[in-house]
Order: sequence, then structure tokens, then C-alpha cells
Amino acid sequence: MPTIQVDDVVVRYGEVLALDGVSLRVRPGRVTGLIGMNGSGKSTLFKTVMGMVRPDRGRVLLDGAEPAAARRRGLVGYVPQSEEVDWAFPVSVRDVVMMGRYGRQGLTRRPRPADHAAVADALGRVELADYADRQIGQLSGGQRKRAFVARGIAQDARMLLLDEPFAGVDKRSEATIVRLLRELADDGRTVLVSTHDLHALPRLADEAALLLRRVLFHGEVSEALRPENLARTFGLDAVDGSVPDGGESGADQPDVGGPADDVLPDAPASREEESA
Ligand SMILES: Nc1ncnc2c1ncn2[C@@H]1O[C@H](COP(=O)(O)OP(=O)(O)OP(=O)(O)O)[C@@H](O)[C@H]1O
Repeated sequence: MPTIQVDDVVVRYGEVLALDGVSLRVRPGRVTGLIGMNGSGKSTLFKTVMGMVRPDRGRVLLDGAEPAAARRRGLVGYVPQSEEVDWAFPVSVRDVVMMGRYGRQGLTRRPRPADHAAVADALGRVELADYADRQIGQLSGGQRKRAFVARGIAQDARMLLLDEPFAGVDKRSEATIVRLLRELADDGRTVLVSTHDLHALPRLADEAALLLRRVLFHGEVSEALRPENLARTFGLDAVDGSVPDGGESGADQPDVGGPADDVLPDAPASREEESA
């Protein structure tokens, strides 16, 4: 049974049609890769699944619940794109990871021993135990990503969404994140991860969904990587059998990026409808 269910979702930003009838089922126990060029709607789809953007049409259910309710219940965790985080925010790495525990702490937000233990465990798993007291902006790009992955782990969510977790990270950080996502999936969680890195896809994901305002393909990774599927996804006239090189493949598309104020802490996007 899918835990993330997206039915015929349409999202418009004014004149821009960002999602045009997206339907997707994401199953637990698998790592699902979400692939698409710049501007294809990956971040918008994540924000819609998180209830941060309300679709103009269609619906999203997470374990049968509306996104805002699922978020309040801590069922779903989100690792945002780096550009969406205010890195000057005066919080330590430990504070960021503790945010994953907020849902369990009631209104007082007073961490209990179990919260501290979960945070320490998550920091250890992403190899950031020695950086816990640093201000979040004083980490390297790869370390910042790992800090947010740790927040997702500490949250102990059944569903985890990661938006470009490999952008700007070195091979070692990438390998750490890939290994953690595998562990989470093997543990029965639902993992949906967007990436430009098609080379890493076979190592990373069990299945892949190709997005260009709508889902063009969803199935086995080897099928997804077939030249004709990539050509449609990346809007190429011809593909020579090699995979396009990630970040540049959509360079002709305007890359407007999302609003910069919607992540640290879980604050709203400009189209936000839910104030959680
Ligand atoms: N807040 C916004 N206001 C207006 N247009 C937006 C907004 N956010 C995204 N868009 C537009 O919606 C479309 C989809 O953007 P989105 O960020 O979802 O794509 P993406 O696949 O995540 O891209 P990237 O790979 O560059 O991160 C793009 O055309 C983008 O310019």
C-alpha cells in the first residue's frame, strides 16, 4: 500500500504551470528517486506533499491523512534544498536536529532524555557528533545536508522527502547519505529523494519517477535511464546513450527557485496555506 499518494495535482504560480496533473504512488520500504530538469516541478511537488503549497486541483494523502495533519503528527520529514535555508539563523547543529523532535515535545518544547538520545544518535549516524555545537552556517555544504538528514532521522518519520541532498556534497557525504537512506528504506520507511545525479541513481534508488510538470515514467531505475525516457524528461532532441550531466541539463530553463524563507524552522512558503 502506498504511503504517499498524489492524485492529479495541478499547481500554478500565477502564470506558471508548475505541476500539470501529477499522479504518483510512493511505497514504503523503497528508495524512490524523483528525476527532472531545473524547473520541472520537483520542489513544488515536495512542498505540495508537505502541505506547504496547496494544489489548485487534485489531492495528496500521506498514510491516508491530509498533508498538514500528517506533518503535525510527525509522519513526514523534509530535507529542503540548501537555498531555502537561512544559514545565518542563530541555531546550532544540535538545535537543528532537535527540531525533528518538536512534534513529540508538546507545547513546552522541553526536550526529554529520549529526545537528547535520538538527537545524539542521529548526529552520530551522519558523522557530525563533533560538530553539534557549531552554528549551522559554519558547516560545509555537505555537512549542512547531513545535519538536515539527521533532523529527518531524529524525527523518526515514516516518510522522508529529500530535495537534492547530493547537490554540492563530496563523494564521502554522498555515500553516507545513500547508506542512511538505504537503512531507512530497509527499516520499512518511505523515502522519496530528488536528484540531478543520474549516475548515482542505480546505487541510490530502487525505483525512479521522471517528472516534467507531470510524471512521465515511474518504474525500475534501469527503465527510467533508457535514452528515450531521459530525452523526454530533459527535453532533449536526441540522447547519445550517455546520461546528461545533472545540474546543467536544464540550463536553458529559467531557474527561479523557491522562496527563501520557508524552511528554518518549518516556516511557510509564500503560497503557504497551512500554518501548522
Ligand atoms: N514561488 C514561486 N513563484 C513563482 N514561480 C515559481 C515559484 N516556485 C517555483 N516556481 C516556478 O515553478 C516551476 C517549478 O519550479 P520548482 O522549483 O518546483 O522546480 P524544480 O524541479 O525543483 O527545479 P530545480 O531543479 O531548479 O530545483 C519553475 O518554472 C519555477 O520557476
